[in-house]
Amino acid sequence: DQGEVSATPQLFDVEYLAPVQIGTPPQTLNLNFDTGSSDLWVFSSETPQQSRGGQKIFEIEKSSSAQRLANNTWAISYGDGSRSSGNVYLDVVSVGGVNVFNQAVESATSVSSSFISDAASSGLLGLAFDKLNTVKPSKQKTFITNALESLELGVFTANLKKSEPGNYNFGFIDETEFTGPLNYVDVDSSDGFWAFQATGYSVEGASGNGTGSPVVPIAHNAIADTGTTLLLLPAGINQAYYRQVKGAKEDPQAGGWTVPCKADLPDLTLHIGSYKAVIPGELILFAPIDTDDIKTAKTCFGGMQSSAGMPFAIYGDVFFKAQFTVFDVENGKLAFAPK
Ligand SMILES: O=C(CN1CCCCC1)Nc1ccc2c(c1)OCO2
Repeated sequence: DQGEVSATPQLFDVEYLAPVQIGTPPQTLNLNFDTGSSDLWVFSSETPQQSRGGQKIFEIEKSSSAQRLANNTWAISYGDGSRSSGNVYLDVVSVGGVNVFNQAVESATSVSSSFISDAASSGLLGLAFDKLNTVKPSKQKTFITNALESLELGVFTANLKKSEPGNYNFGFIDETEFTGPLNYVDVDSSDGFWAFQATGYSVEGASGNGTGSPVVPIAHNAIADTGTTLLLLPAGINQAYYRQVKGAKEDPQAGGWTVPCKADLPDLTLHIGSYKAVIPGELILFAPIDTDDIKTAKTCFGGMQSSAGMPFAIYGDVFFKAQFTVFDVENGKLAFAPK
């Protein structure tokens, strides 16, 4: 079995949503596929009206195959402080035609403000390791764990794009989505994340004139997290990079590094083992912060920010816009390639 779903960016690429069919007859909800967590949760008929902000909900009572997982609840909190919680059902879930029966579908009875105000997202589909699932007393499996035995290849891939739909594939690797060989790296899933070791970075001159800085070996532990918008890296990498951008500054008022919106940003090369992952400078130009009109905005938020204070660096959507990524569940590996 194999499947493909579109991954549609929301405003300023803050998140990517993909369609998921739940229940009988199928109800399609757009969910945030998150390789940084392991709960599949949805806004539902159990979500209080006051906690809804226009999201499409999963109408449990309209699914003839929904079964309550009695005496089980869930509660999750994310790195940005957002959180949700509720009850648990088992139902059929399909992604791009890949069907899982008896998938734990976690129904939200409580959601925090950032979820309420995100009208487009009906919830999350977690793609990290089962160890992170929050259902108690019986921890549940993720969609990918449950789908694994039916997949042609025990993998899923991420191919996100700047300001246009990309896709997630399940069960196959589409060679047309990347160039050159795949570069496999070891994964340490002991904490439940897609964690790997990055060995350093270098900053190419904006004009790509090969005046790249020597590789600076700031090795760091990192996770591959499609649920996080930006690239969160050690402070030293941020300083070395933004120091090359005229007008860049670390502005606590703005919440981090900002750059002039018309800056010509240098490429950032992240060294992962012997692999050089190039992040084009234009992907490090993120949302305008002084107006909503990027054409007139003067100051933009940087697409790379500091991971200071966090247990690891976070390779978020900015990274996946530059690099085709294979999440090899079968072998517990990641693979990267330019596209
Ligand atoms: O919280 C997330 C991602 N999260 C995914 C589910 C929806 C809400 C956002 N990322 C994140 C991870 C670490 C952080 C952070 C944010 O802010 C500070 O540290």
